[in-house]
Formats: sequence, C-alpha cells, structure tokens
Amino acid sequence: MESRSAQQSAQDRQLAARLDAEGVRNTALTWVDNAGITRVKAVPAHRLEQAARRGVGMSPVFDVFTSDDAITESPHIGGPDGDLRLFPDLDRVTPLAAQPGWAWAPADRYDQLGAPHPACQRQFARRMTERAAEHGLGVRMGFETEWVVTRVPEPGTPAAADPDAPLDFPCAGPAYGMTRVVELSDYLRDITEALTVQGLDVLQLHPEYAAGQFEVSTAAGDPVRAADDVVLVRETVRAVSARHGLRASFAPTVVAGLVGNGCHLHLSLDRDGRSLHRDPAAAHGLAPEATAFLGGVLEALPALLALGCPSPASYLRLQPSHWAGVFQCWGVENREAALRLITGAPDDPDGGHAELKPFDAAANPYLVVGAVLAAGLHGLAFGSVLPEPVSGDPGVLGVRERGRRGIVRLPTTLTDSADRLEKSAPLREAMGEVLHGAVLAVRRAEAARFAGEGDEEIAAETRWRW
Ligand SMILES: NC(=O)CC[C@H](N)C(=O)O
Repeated sequence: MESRSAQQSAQDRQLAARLDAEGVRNTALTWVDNAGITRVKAVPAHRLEQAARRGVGMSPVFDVFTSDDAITESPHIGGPDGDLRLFPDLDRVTPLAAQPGWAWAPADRYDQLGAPHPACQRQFARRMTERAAEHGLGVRMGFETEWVVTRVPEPGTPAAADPDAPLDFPCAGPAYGMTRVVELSDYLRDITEALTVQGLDVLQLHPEYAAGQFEVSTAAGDPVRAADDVVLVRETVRAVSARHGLRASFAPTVVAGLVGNGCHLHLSLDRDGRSLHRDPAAAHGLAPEATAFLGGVLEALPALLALGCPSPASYLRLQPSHWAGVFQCWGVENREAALRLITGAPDDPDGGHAELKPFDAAANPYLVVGAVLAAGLHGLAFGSVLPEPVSGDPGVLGVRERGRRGIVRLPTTLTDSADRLEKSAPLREAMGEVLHGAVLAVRRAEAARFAGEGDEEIAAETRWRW
C-alpha cells in the first residue's frame, strides 16, 4: 500500500466531511471471502480518513472460513495469529439509499507493512485486468443478479419458530408474469430507485421462472467494478427487502428440485476500443483474438466451476434443461450452452458479447472475474480455439449423441470441480499458491461438511447464507 500523500489525505478529509454532512454515520468496508460471504468492518465517519491511511484490522483466518462460519486451514493460512488491514477504495464510497446513515466501500487487503495480501481476491481481479491491458485487451464485464423473495414470518407465530416452515412468497402468478410486478410494484420501484441513486445503471428488472424469483442486471464496466457492483446490488436488494418486511435469498438452490438462482457473467472484449465481437470477416463477428480468449475460458470451465459454483448447493442448481448451462459447450444465443454468444443486431454497439451461465451468487465475484480473465489470457497465449457451436438443448440428446458431438457435462459435484482447480496450472499460477491453496481448503471443507446429506437438507441449510 503506497502511503497516502498529503493531498490525498486532504481529499479524504473532505470526503469524510461531505459524508458526515450528508448524514452518513458509518461506512461499511466490505470484502468477500472464499466461501462467497460478504464480510464487513464498519467505521464511523470521523475514522474514515484514518482507515484510508492505516487500514482497519481483520484476521487473515477469514481466508479459510467456510460458509457456515467454521474455520478450516490451508498450507499457508490458519490459526489465530497475524493481522491484515482493510483499505477502503474511496473512489467507490457510496451512501446507501436503503440504509440511511450508512455508506459502503469495497476494501483491499494488505499486511501491516503495506504489502498486498497474496490472497486478496480484489487485488487478484485487478492484477488480471492489468494483465489483459498489458496485452492491449480491454475487457468489460457485468453480472446478473437473481434472487427469491419471501415474507419474513411474524414474530411469535409457529412459522417464525419452525425453520422447515414452507416459504411464504409475497407474490403469485406465472413466471415472467406482470401479476408479480403489480403485486410488488412498490418493492420493485424502491429497488430500482435505490440502485439508481447509488450510481448503478439498471439495465432491466423482471420476474424470473421460480416462485418469488426476480432478476436485475446493471451496466457492464471494468471487471473489478463489475465485482464491486454485484456486491452493492445484492446488499441493496437485501436492504430494500428488509424495509418491506421481506427477505431475499441469492442462494444457488432455494428449494431443491426447482430452478435456482444464477449469477451469470457477461463479458465483451475490445482492442484499442474496437469491439472484438464485430469482425466483419469472421464467423459470428468473433475476431480471432476473441475466439482464442473464449476458447481458453471454455477449456478451463471445469476448474472455473470451483470458483463460480463454490457450494454443494451450487450443484443442485446445475441441472440440464434449467437454463443453467451445464454442458461444456458454446452456442449462438443458446441458453443451454455454458458459454452463450450474444450477437445482437449488427448495428447495436452493446450487442456483441458473451455470457457464462453456470456461475452463481455463492461465488466470490472477484475470484470469478480474475479467474475468467486468467483462463482467457491463457487461451490467447496458447492459441485456443472454439469447437463447433451447439444449437438446441444438449440435455435432451442421448448420452451417445452427446458423445458423438463431443459435448461433455461440466462437473456435477464440488469435489470434481475442486479436483480440476487443483490440477489447473494456469489458474494456480494466476492466483498464486496462497490464494489457490486457501480456496481449495475451503472447497474441500464445504464438500466434507455436506457429504452424505440429502438435497433438501443442503438447500435448507444454505438458503440464507447468500
Ligand atoms: N433467465 C435465465 O437465464 C434463468 C437462469 C436460471 N435461473 C439459472 O439458474 O441460471
């Protein structure tokens, strides 16, 4: 961490004074752990400048926390010793519309001497973004957020005391149906308003397939910004829900056997500001560089699942014919392919991009964007290619036909994807031993924790973690 210059400190003081004048009493400094939990330390307004200069203490042991707050250990991290400093990114300080008196800032983690913490996920995402820029590659990313909203049971009622009580949805009506929008119009308006005043550009909002399920997407940006944004979106939806007596679940599987919550990643590539999805000489407009990058991502998908689908509950969601993209293939506008190429109208500058469908919101989004960049850059360096695109739902083809077409199912368990991550030399190199080892330790612990449990139990236990 470079120490703050006198000029920066003066700016920090001005910012703190401005926030104070706006009524902000606390700023939540968040970072996301390897189990996908957003952890926080908050500082009052008058400590914000000090936090920007010296950071705020937090133990490195959180790198090996699991999603149920148990602690495991990795070759490099574990035990009660040591301290790290959380440094808020003051460029992203945002007063929170649904939490009056609060602001939010994403944090980077450094050691006490000011050296970057090797397992800091946000700095990993930034390093990979810079690596892409060194290759002259611009990358824009954006996440979709899906959630299921339920009513919070009245205190003192039998439902409040019963963790197995059926979920109480505040809206009825068909998937994608206007009925749900009419019933929850105040709630949905408040979500759009809160996100918008917080500076997020809402692209669209709609009811999704499952009961009580909605989706919101925000504009793409720099990969680190995309990861910050999805954290802010999620916590904003959670806060607006609470103000309406509702509770939001972003868990991959809210009810076992039903359609789950994804957190799809959209990405587009450019060189010197020129889209690599609009090459007039190339099939589907995909310039050779974009083909190699996306080929690298597709090849790495089994290992990437250990980052983007990090819970045993993730694998309950990953079912064929559920629009979750469970086959390692790509297709043009194919919602059953793990990698969906979106071509759009030829004159639409935002039209050309790609979507990775398997990922969910239990994932640490910084790990996801960093690892996707690493895989794509590896593909670029080694001249990866994309196989033939797939049209139609591979899930309805017989095993033999899929085999004939070379369509492979992505890992179906966390142990399988963790094994692939363990063996992935490019991801190990990009993440570094400390981060790679900590992620694997958490994955192994999560898999062991749920070994032998039934689908319903896994869904019920993890439902309110994300
Ligand atoms: N609109 C969609 O693509 C639905 C996605 C689906 N809910 C998922 O789990 O990924």
